[in-house]
Amino acid sequence: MSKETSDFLMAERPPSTETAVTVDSTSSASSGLTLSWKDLGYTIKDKTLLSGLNGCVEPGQVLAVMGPSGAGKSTFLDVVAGRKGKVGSLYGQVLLNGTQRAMKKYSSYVTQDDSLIGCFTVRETIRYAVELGQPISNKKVREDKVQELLAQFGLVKCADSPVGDAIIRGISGGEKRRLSIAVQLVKEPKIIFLDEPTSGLDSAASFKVMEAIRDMARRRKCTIVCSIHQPSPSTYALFDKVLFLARGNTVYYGPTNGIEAEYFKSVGHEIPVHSNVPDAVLDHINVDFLGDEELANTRIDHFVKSWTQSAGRVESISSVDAELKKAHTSNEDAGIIVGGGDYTHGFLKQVEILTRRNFQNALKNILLFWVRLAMYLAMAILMGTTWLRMSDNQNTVQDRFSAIFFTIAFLAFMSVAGIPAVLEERAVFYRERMNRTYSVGAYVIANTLVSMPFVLIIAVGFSIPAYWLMGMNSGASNFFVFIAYLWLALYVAESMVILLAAIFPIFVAALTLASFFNGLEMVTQGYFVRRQNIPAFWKYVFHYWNYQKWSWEALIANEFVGLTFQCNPNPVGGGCFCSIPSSLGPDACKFTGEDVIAEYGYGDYSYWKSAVCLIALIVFFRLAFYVTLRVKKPKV
Ligand SMILES: Nc1ncnc2c1ncn2[C@@H]1O[C@H](COP(=O)(O)OP(=O)(O)OP(=O)(O)O)[C@@H](O)[C@H]1O
Repeated sequence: MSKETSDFLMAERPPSTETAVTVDSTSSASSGLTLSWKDLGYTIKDKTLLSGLNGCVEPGQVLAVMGPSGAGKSTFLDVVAGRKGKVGSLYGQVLLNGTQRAMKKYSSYVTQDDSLIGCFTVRETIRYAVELGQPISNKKVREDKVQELLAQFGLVKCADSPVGDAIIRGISGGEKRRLSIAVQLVKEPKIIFLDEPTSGLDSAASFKVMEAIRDMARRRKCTIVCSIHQPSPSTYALFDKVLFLARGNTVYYGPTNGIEAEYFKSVGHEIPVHSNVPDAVLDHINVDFLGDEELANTRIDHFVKSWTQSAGRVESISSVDAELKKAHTSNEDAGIIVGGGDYTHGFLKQVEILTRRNFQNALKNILLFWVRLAMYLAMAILMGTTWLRMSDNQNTVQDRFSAIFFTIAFLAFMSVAGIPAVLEERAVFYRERMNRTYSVGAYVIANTLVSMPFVLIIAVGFSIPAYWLMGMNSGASNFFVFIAYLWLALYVAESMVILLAAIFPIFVAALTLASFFNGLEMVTQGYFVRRQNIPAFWKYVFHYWNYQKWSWEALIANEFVGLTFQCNPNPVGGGCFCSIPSSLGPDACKFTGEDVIAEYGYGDYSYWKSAVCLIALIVFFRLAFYVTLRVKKPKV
C-alpha cells in the first residue's frame, strides 16, 4: 500500500462536523431528483456514438458507467449532463423527475483534469471552494466543513502542503485527484456527474474516494452518475446500478447485486465464481484486441441484441415511463427546484471572495507578477546605468526619446511572462464556471481589481531606480506623472495579454500573438516613424488604437516640457549649432523641451486625451475578455 493511501486510510474525521452538515441540510438535502434517459441516441456526422439507451437513477443512488475504451462512456456523461452543445445530433430525452429541465442548473460535472491553483495549499483550496460553494456565514462552521472535506477525501496529512505548479513541488498526483474531486463536490448539487474520478488512484484510494461519494449520495439524496474503468470488487460494490456500454449500445443496465452475473450467464457468457464482475464483463465485451473484425461485430451484435430482447430492458423502459407519468400527476416539482445549482452567493459577495482569492494568488504566485518585478528591477539598473544621469546637452534629446520608448515597449512586452499563470487560472475558472460557482462578470471584475495594484507595484518598482539613475525630468510632479502613464500602459498590455490567453488558451499561441501585437504597437506608435509620416491606412488601423502611442505622447511631454537644452558650439564659423530650432532666439544657444516636442510634431499633446484613450483601451480589452469568457466554451 502506498504511503499516500495509508495516510488516507489513517486520516481522522474531524471532532465536530455536525453543525456544518446541519446548516446545509436545510437548504438542499430536503429532496432529490430522479435522472432518467429515454431512447437516448447521439450521432456526429453520420457516426452513431450512442443508441437506444434507457434507464434512471434515483436520489441517493450511484450509477457506474462502464465499458471498454471508446464504448461511449464520456459521450454518455456529456450528453446526459447537457455538455455536448451543438456539436452533434441528440435523440430521445433526458429527464429530471420526468420532465425536461436545464440540467446545468441542477448538476455539477467533475472533470478528469486537476485544474487547481498551484500556489495554494490544500486547505486554502478547499476553504475557497467552501466559501464560494456553501452559504455558510459563520467562520467556525465553515472551518468545520473544510476539516470535514479534508477528512472525507483523505487530505488531512497534506492539508498545509502546496498543490504545486511548474515552480513549487506539491502534493502527489493521487492527492491532487482527490482534492480536485473534493472541491468540485463542495456545492453538493442534486445531480453529480463524475468522469473517471478514480483515474490515477490505487485501489484502496479509489475505494475511499468512491465511498465518500456514495456516502454523500445517501446523506444528501444526490443522484450520481460516474464513469469508471475496472473498479476493484469492493469499489464496484459501492455502486447501486451499472450501465455496461459497448460501441454506444447498452449491453447491461441494472443493479449491481449479482443480477448482472445471472444475466450474462443467461446470454451465454458466464462470469466465473469469485472473479471480479466488472473485469469479467469487460473481458467479454472488449473486442478491440480480437484481431478478427467479423468475430468482434458478431459478439457485440449478440450482446446488443440479447439486451434488446431482455426483461431488464423492458423493466428499464417501464421505470422511465413511470417517471414520465409521475411528472404529469405530481405537483412536487416546484419545491424540488429550491436548492438547485444556482449561484450560492449574490454578485457582490462573489466579487468579494474572488478578489480575495485572486489577491492571495497574485501575492503567492511567483510567475504572475514577482518574476516580472525582479526582471524590471534588473532592467531599471541596467537602463539607469546605461543612460546614466543624462545632462542638459542637446545630444541627450534622442537618448531621452529612446529611453522612454524602450521603457514602455520592453515593460509592456514582458506582460507575456504572466501567460502561464493566466492559463492556470483560466482552467480553474472554466471548471468553476461550468458548475455555476460564480458569474463571468464577478470573475472579470475581481481579476480587473486585483491586477491594478500589482501592475502599479511593478511600475513603481521599475521607476524608482530607473528614473533617478537616468536623470530624467526632475520637476516636482514629473516622477508621479511618469509612474501614472507607465502604469496605464502596462495595465493595457496586461489586459491585452489576458484577452489573448482567453481566446487562444495555448501557451505558445498566446505568447506568439501577444509578441506579434506588441511588435505591431511598437512599429506604429510614432517613435520609429514620426506620426506625420505614418501612412493613413496604418494610422487609422493601428496608430490611433495604439496604447504605446498614447503613453508615449504623455511621457515625452512629461519629460521635455520644462527642460532647457544647451546647443553645441558651431564647428564652422563660431557661435552655436542647435539641432532643434530654438524659440529663445538665435543668440540664446539653447532651446526648450517645448521646442523639441513641436519639432517632432507632438505640440498638440494632451495628458487628458492620452489618459482617456488608455482607460478606454483598458475598458475595451476587459469587456472583450468578458465577452470571450461568456462565448467561448472549453472543448468537450
Ligand atoms: N467528435 C467526435 N467525432 C467523431 N467521433 C467521436 C467524437 N467524439 C468521440 N468520438 C468517438 O466516439 C466513441 C466514444 O468515445 P468516448 O470518448 O465517449 O469513449 P469512452 O468510452 O469514454 O472512451 P475512453 O474510456 O477511452 O475515454 C469513440 O469511438 C470516439 O472515437
